[in-house]
Amino acid sequence: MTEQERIMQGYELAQNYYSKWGIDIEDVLKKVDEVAISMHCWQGDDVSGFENPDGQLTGGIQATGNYPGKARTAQELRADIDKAMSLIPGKLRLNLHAIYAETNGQKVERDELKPEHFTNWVNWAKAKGIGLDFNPSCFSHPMSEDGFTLSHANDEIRNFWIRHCIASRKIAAYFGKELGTPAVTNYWIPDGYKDIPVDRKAPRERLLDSLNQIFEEPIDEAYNLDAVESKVFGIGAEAYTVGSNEFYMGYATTHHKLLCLDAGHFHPTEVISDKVSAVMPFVPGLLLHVSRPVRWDSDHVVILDDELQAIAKELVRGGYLERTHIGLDFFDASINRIAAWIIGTRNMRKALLIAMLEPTDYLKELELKGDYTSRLAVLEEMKTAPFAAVWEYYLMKNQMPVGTDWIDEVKRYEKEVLLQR
Ligand SMILES: C[C@H](O)[C@H](O)[C@@H](O)C(=O)CO
Ligand SMILES: [Mn+2]
Repeated sequence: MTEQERIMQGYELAQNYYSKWGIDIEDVLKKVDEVAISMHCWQGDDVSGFENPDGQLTGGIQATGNYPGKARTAQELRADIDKAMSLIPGKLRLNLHAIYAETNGQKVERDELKPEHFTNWVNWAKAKGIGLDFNPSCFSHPMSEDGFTLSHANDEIRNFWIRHCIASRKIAAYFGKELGTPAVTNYWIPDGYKDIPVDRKAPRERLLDSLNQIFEEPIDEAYNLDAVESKVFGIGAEAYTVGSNEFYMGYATTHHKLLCLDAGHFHPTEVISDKVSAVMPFVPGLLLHVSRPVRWDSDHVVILDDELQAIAKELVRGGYLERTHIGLDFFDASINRIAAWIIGTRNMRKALLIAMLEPTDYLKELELKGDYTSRLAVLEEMKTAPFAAVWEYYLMKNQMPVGTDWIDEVKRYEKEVLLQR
């Protein structure tokens, strides 16, 4: 039996299995393929960027490991992203940070960044037919050295970061206009105190004022959508984070912004899957930073764990996909970076597929009837349903390597390209 015949046989058995639960797999495959996943550029170079690639990564985040071959230039990074994307099925976008500007060797301050510094990225995205998302970079810079940016007490420093965010928003609008799909611009700042502060109020008031200044100019939502990202703590800011969950939830609900939920930005027993339906009635939509915290916001590569599946199920069960922008946020420097993208991004889509292969209406009926016994039995049954056969068929249909067949191609690229750097 050929590999193709084996996959087809598995798929036919799976079709038979799922049809008994009233699920039309072909319909599911169309839907899952259309969900855009925004792949983050910063997995490719450990969040170094091109402004000061040898400088220290600050802002209380860390990419640990020294696997060889990281991208050092925009050309290398785009080539690596091309390689990763060629091995990942479904609709993709790319999420850029401001530190990935191309300035032709000229020093351009972050508050002076312009669309022209991103034309290569836009041309590249156009050629690929994908959208771009964006982030001001409020870290790894002398002006963020003491851990404060948009909430800084010194107006000169705070205004610098406000100008940087305004410049970033304009760059994002340019992406949206050029590419015909709105860019999601996400605002995350590291601001906080290592030790217990006396004044928790003033930095938050300053952050509120900064955000209001940044968003003062209306931008067509066809070009740009703003999102705000909270965090519980960062390294060196363990006691107090200015942009906490309550702060940004309040801001997003009252100022009509997307709320960004990063899976690693809450207390270890809190999960963002439970937050989706809690915040959706109050915000225009969500940006997700799908990540994997291991004891802290470690940004490990996303695996197909319970929480990833729970996130996907919440989006599908609640009908929230249209109002949710799925972004990834992990950076592991201890393994092949292209493999990290492939594993994490494939897992996100696989989790969406599993979620769509669930008899949700039937489960909801059981729940409403109070038949919790059957609800549990069906949920357990679904854990061993033949979704792997559907996934294999989906990959084959999209001319993608099935299973771990992509590893050979990544190893070849590592040998011929990454290890030559
Ligand atoms: C580099 C990212 O923007 C950053 O990881 C941010 O989104 C974050 O999650 C910080 O912990
Ligand atoms: Mn994040």
